[in-house]
Amino acid sequence: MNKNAGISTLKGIGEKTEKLFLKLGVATVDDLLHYYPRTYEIFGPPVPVSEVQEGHICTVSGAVFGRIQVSGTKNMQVTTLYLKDLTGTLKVIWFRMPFLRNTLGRSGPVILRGRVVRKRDGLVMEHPQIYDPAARYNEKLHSMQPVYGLTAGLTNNAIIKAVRQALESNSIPEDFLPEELETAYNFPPYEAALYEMHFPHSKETFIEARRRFVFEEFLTFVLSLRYVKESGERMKNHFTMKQQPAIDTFLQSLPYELTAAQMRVWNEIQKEMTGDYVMSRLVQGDVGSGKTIVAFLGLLLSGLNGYQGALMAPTEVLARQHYEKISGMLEHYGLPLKAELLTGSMTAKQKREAYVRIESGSSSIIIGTHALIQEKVNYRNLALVITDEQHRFGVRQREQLAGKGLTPHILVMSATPIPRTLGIILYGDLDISVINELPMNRLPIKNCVVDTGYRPKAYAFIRQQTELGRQCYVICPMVEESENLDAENVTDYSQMLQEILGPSIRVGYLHGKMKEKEKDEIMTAFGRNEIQVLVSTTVVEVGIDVPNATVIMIENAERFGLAQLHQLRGRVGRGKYQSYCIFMTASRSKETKERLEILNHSNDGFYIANEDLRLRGPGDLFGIRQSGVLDFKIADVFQDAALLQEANAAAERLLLEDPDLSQEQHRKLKDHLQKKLKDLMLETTL
Ligand SMILES: Nc1ncnc2c1ncn2[C@@H]1O[C@H](COP(=O)(O)OP(=O)(O)OP(=O)(O)O)[C@@H](O)[C@H]1O
Repeated sequence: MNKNAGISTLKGIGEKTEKLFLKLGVATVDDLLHYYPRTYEIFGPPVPVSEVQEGHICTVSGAVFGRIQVSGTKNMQVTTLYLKDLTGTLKVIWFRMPFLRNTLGRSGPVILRGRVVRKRDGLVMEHPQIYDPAARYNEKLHSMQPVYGLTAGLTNNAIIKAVRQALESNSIPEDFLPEELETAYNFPPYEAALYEMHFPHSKETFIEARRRFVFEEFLTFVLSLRYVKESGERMKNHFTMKQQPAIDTFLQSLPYELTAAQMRVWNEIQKEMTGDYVMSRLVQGDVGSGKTIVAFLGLLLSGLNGYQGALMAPTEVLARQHYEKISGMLEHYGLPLKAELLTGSMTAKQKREAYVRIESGSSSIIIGTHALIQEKVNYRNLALVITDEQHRFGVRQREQLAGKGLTPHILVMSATPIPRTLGIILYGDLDISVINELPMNRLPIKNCVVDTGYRPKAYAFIRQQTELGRQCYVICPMVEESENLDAENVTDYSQMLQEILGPSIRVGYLHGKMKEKEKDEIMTAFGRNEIQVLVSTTVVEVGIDVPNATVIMIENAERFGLAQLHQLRGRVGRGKYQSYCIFMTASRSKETKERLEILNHSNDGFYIANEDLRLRGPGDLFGIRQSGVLDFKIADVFQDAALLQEANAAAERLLLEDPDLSQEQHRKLKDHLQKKLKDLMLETTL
């Protein structure tokens, strides 16, 4: 099979399904083979009926006891059976599946797998999957089943089928990893490793396979970085900029004083932008350390010198937030510059008008989402681009490949608390400035780790804070199965909370399935305190700044990575009020407690990231979501730190021996890298 064969070459994938796969970013068979599961459902062996636990998904095996009943209304028929094993009897129900009475009534022993809940009459297994114990190799009872990221209309089973077909085609495309590295690191062979990623035989074999692909991902990353760095050797600064007294006046009239760290970083930026070489700088600062004002000063400097500056935000909500703050400041302080907002939800006419103002140079600060800013805009004289760490490659591409204008200064903003040793590898192409201090007016956030029995108290506390005029966030966990369920979960939760808190407190909600415009409206209302309690999935994670919010309650805190929890917590404690973070967890495991205790005792992102690294063993391979730092597909810079260092060392050795990868044994690697670089640089995400 050709490496780049479209997935429609697989049996059973017609035009319609092909489009659905495209939505997931899967166009070719090779893409499909590397569309790794999001997680795995781990099937344990059947447990005795007497040992099933409330809230758990269990597998039980036994005989059908007595008659199978069908009751309920025509639209909601409930089928009930009792399953008996040597230890006891378990009630099992299915909804809207009356035909089971016939099929199961005739069968012998059955294996069922489903969630056990507590009902009035005791523990009940709800709507379980049914397995035939007679099947010799019961694939479904295989111990780790892949769970893929889905899109509406495409089921997990459909993806499993397609992947299986691709794997069994007997002509898997070749891999790019040089044999010398495969041997040196003792990685499993490519084809076997691919199989393990999708259908692991055991946790151990899976871990080995994953090691290979994490290494590959890091190796590609590190080598691309080298390339970018080399091709972007210190470029001359063609913009003539001077320091601007208006900026000093502005700083003096701000309601707060910049921290020493903000001042230091601003001076570094100012010096570089007015100096001899083009700036490529990363500003790293913990959540709430005040990066935005530093970015704004950069935009002021380019604007007041007669150039344009663009600020690219990862989401529309953030773009609008920045736009409103910046245009508010320009107006309030009488600064003679105009800001422009560019987002996908603007009408075609609004966008056209904005483009005209940008092209004519009448707007000098352009704020928007990445794709919009990158794709369609003709700048008059762009001198500064500010972006986030995920998109730092795309920026260079626009100016370099398209050859439009001169290479602008680049400022990359990051709140990821990467330990220094890793930072040097990951940001090798950038100079780093660190804002290592929080504004003076901050009181440390008070944390608590509690179990779900504490909920009523937490709600009472939320009520109390809103009565004091403050606002609160409640983070619902994501539902594993699909984004649709996430949405449902968030709306249900907010309804429930609205009922508990009563009509004097307005509860709003936010989730990934909402239209950008709706999200904007909710965030604007929350920003104005028209909504007091915001129930949300993790979409609030990056950059949202509502200093009046003082409580964040995180449900199922055990499901998140520490770095992500720290980001979430950073949504509060951004102003002068005492703030609180409530980590709610139903888990009683010792590891969970230990991990959450770290957050309980520290508000320092760098310390937390280091501890996260220390506590995560190689066994922690799934189940905890990291925040997708730097957008790796499966690698996790925290968890896989050791492999990142190894990949870095391997890259160094490789380049020493064969600097332009021209040797035959590196040909595939070079091809892969060239393709990857093109993707990285041409990438426009929205
Ligand atoms: N020196 C300062 N003194 C007091 N308040 C400040 C100072 N600098 C910034 N702030 C305020 O602190 C809040 C957080 O700042 P900002 O939004 O820039 O944080 P950030 O570093 O971007 O954090 P995150 O990574 O969470 O987005 C803002 O409301 C901002 O107005």
